[in-house]
Parts: sequence; C-alpha cells; structure tokens
Amino acid sequence: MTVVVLDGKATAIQRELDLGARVANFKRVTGGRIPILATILVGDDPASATYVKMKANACARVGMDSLRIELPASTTTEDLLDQIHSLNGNPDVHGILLQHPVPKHVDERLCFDAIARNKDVDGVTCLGFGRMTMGECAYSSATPGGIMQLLSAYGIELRGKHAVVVGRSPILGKPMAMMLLNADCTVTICHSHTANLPDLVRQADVVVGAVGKPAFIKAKWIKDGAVVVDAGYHPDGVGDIELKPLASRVAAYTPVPGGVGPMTISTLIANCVSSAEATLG
Ligand SMILES: Nc1nc2c(c(=O)[nH]1)N[C@@H](CN(C=O)c1ccc(C(=O)N[C@@H](CCC(=O)O)C(=O)O)cc1)CN2
Repeated sequence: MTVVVLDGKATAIQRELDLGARVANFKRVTGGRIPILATILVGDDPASATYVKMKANACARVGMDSLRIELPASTTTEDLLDQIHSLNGNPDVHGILLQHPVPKHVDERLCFDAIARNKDVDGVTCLGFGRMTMGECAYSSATPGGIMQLLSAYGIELRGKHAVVVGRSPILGKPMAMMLLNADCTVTICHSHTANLPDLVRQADVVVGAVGKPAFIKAKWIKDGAVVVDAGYHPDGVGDIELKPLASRVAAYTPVPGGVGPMTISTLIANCVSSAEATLG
C-alpha cells in the first residue's frame, strides 16, 4: 500500500511563496503599507514564547510586520482587555493573536471574545466559530483551518467519510469537527472520557488526534487505510497518536513534527494577509 506523508512543512513553505507575493502586492497598492499581526503573550511559559516567536518569524518571511506585546504573569483580565481594545482601535494592526494558554486567573474566553471580528485572524472568538459553523464568512481557527488546507493540498477526499475527532477544545477539537461536517463528513466527537473510545476510533476513515495527551490514541485502535491527522505537540516529537506502528498501513498521516504545526502558523499568517487585503475595499 502506498502511504502518503502529509508534509505540512513543505506545504507551508509553498504557501508562504504565495503569501509573500500577496504582501508585496498589498505594499504596492497602498504605497508602502505593511500588514501587521499583533501578538500578545501573557506570562513566561517557554513553549508559548517559542510559538509566538515562530509566528513573528513567519511574518518576517512573507514580508509582514509583527507587533509583539509581552505582558507579565500578574496581568489581570482588565489589563488584557485594555490591550485588546487598544489593538482593535489601531488601524495599522490587521490581526490579533492572543497566545493560549493565558495564566489561570485571567478570563481567557472574555479576552478572546473581545477581539474585533475583522481582526480575529486566529479564529478564536465565539462569533467566528458560530459564523464558520453556519457556513458564513469567518477567519478559520488556525490549527483546524491548517489541517483542512493540508488535506486539500494532498487531494484527500472527505465527502461521505466518517471522521472521528478525539478532543473538544474551543480552538481545536470543536472547530475541527464543524469544518469536517461542513466538508460533508459524518463526524463523531470523542474525548478522554468517552467510554468506548477504541471502538469509535476503529470506525474512522479519518482520525484527528486533538486531545492534548502524548500518544493517547493507540495504533491498534486505527484501521488499515485510514487518514491519520495528529494535532498533538509534545516534547521529543511525540503527538497525540502512537504514530510509528501505523506508518506502513494507513493511507496517509501527518508526521510530528512537520505536519500540523507549520500549517497552524501559515493559516494564521494567511488569515492576517486576507484581513489586510479586506481593508482595501
Ligand atoms: N492562540 C493560539 N494559541 C495556541 C495555538 C493556536 O493555534 N492559537 N496552538 C497551540 C500552539 N501553537 C501555536 O500557537 C503551535 C504549536 C506547534 C507548532 C509547530 O509548528 N511545531 C513544530 C515543532 C516545534 C518546533 O519546531 O520547535 C512542528 O509541529 O513541526 C506551531 C504552533 C497552542 N496555543
């Protein structure tokens, strides 16, 4: 059986070429303005700091600017809301990224939902989720949007397939399930407390690991010929799915690293470029 490696790194590099051309065109038609992504990092979680840096680097690669806001762990919900409101009102800023997770004492949902609809390029607001679910125009949530782009880039047929999403987080599992539903999949949403998880995963034509627990989904649960998407990112190149034993008997799979992660970042950047272009009228 031919096994397709869904190479997110290569696909994201390819996509960045197109984004670079769009940014250059934006500069040309605006007489030199540059799309700007504002990133907000609250606290000192080293992994979050790395992801924000990776996003700023991606902005630079396509010719965009980033406005990096770093706030101490003691930041209150009110302080963070003030920052977001100020960025909402800043005409030079085209997109706002609030890195998740924020410290526990901060009301993350309230802060996500304070991001203006036209700057929600990370697709984290309830409004954006609702609009996307209803098939209305909205910026896609970065990781699920990146996964859909990757599946499309490799011509993976989704219509009529049974997709099992393991995970139900607001920025990953829930929007992923809705995007697959909108792509005509039959979708089952599971999580770490689902009683008959192995039986449900065994039925999947498409499995998405989005549970946030290292190697939680076992290779033996997954049927031959399935499409396997691992959205987990844990130290030492471990995802949410036990991938190694699967690599020779599935139809396609995303490697970790180099699969979903780079597509998350390129989707955020693509949404920010689209937001800048939308200001051109
Ligand atoms: N506001 C958000 N917060 C978080 C999101 C998000 O989409 N929006 N996702 C995750 C973390 N994340 C981005 O923020 C992220 C994680 C991993 C990668 C990635 O590319 N990983 C590489 C490997 C790491 C490396 O090279 O150092 C890979 O998979 O190849 C990108 C983004 C939580 N928070």
